[in-house]
Amino acid sequence: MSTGDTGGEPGQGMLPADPDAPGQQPVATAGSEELTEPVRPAAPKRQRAASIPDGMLTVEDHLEKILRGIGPLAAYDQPLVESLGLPLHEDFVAPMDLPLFDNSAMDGYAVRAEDIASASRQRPVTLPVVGEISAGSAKPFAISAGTAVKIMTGAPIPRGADSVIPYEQTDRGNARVQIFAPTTPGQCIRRKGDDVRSGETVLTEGAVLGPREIGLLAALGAPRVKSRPRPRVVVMSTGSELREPGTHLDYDSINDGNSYMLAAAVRAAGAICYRVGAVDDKPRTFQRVLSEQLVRADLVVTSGGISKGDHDVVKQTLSALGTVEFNEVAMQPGKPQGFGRVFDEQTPIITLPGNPVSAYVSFEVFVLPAIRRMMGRTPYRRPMVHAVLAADLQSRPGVRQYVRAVFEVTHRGAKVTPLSGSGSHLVGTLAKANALIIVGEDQTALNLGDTVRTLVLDRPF
Ligand SMILES: Nc1nc2c(c(=O)[nH]1)N[C@H]1C(S)=C(S)[C@@H](COP(=O)(O)OP(=O)(O)OC[C@H]3O[C@@H](n4cnc5c(N)ncnc54)[C@H](O)[C@@H]3O)O[C@H]1N2
Ligand code: MOO
Repeated sequence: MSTGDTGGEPGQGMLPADPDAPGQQPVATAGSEELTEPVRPAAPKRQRAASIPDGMLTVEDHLEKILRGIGPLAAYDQPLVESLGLPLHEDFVAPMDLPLFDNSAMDGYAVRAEDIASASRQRPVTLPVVGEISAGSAKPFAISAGTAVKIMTGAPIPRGADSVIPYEQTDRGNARVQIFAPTTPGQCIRRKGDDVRSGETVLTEGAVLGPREIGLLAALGAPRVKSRPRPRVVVMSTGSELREPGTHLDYDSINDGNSYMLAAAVRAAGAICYRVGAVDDKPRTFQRVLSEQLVRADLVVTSGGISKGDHDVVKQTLSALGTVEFNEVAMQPGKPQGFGRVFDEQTPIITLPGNPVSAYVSFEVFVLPAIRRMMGRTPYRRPMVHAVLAADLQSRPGVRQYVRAVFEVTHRGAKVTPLSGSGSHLVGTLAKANALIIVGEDQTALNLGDTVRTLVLDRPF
């Protein structure tokens, strides 16, 4: 069984998230430069799976709305280490050779190979040592025929020398050195430009900067590099029942797990998170806290308060603005969703359901792609992996199920085992899962042994 990535979730071919899609159009973020990211023009209305309940959006509909509404952030020069995990915004052309100059690969003596051609243990060649060159304290140096210069690893090769003989093949003499072996021109010399040539494109636009790339950029003298910044994501949870973990709980209150879970998920996605403690269900409080947070937000993510309850503060408050739309999405968990822009800043906001598993799955499906798009990272969506199902599964028709599961690779290939319990409150089960099995809208059962589509969580992509 293959563990091969098979692209994003079902229907991805129709999504704007496809970076290779033809006909891509610029997308602008409010207040930022015009951006030329790979988003398709509005796709012609596609056929809905027959089973999607009327009035509901498909997962693709909602994701597309979000991705069209949130553009990439403007790129600017970032300090090198800050750019870890960010994609390079433009090709990087080496401004210098690496190595920058011919230098020694060993501690030893720079010599002319022809002067020691006859050297052996029995009949060493003795040369006068006319100086010493160490890395970082070398003066321009030249040697004449029949002489040697002490040289340390990394130090520039003196003019006239064509090879380095390591200490181990000498008596390590100071004024004079006995050399026990011959060498050939070029031995133990690291040549200028034999690693990187000045003018060479060493990293191309879109390359994600990891430790090795950052090391190379520093070696090439770049203290900063142009990339899109990490999005600043404000995470707010709402609910008068919520308490800060570690504080007193009344008989009807619970710990605010979601803001921590979402904050961690934001960070794991490579963004900066500002976690706001839980806000109660009063519209005025919610509106005030939200507006105070916008100064540091490229994106706001809320949890809770968007369903049909009497105190669904997020929905009540933001519906009134008219710029945030609330919908039901044909998925489980994660049915209630909202997206739009808020206040004068027109800051994008994604409102997630409060049930913890629903909030988590919704983050995976909608917020993670949005964050990646803001950072300029592709693909936006987590690639799926095929795995063999280890137990039967039932599912409701008309909704896409995301089933918590354990994914493992055994000697027989990739296997995924669904965890029991589908309640959206089951955080214990959620923490046991490392994968989500996707059961399509038209599927009502999957059987043991079937090959199923799986999102393997936490894997870098
Ligand atoms: N009459 C209906 N009721 C509900 C429907 C529906 O269609 N009709 N949908 C259900 C579904 S599905 C979901 S999901 C939830 C979503 O509700 P909200 O987004 O309004 O979330 P809340 O009501 O605020 O909270 C739901 C649940 O989650 C707990 N919660 C909320 N925030 C946190 C947090 N930060 N940390 C931990 N737990 C949290 C909260 O206490 C509730 O138990 O609505 C269903 N209802
Ligand atoms: O659809 Mo809700 O998101 O199950 O719990």
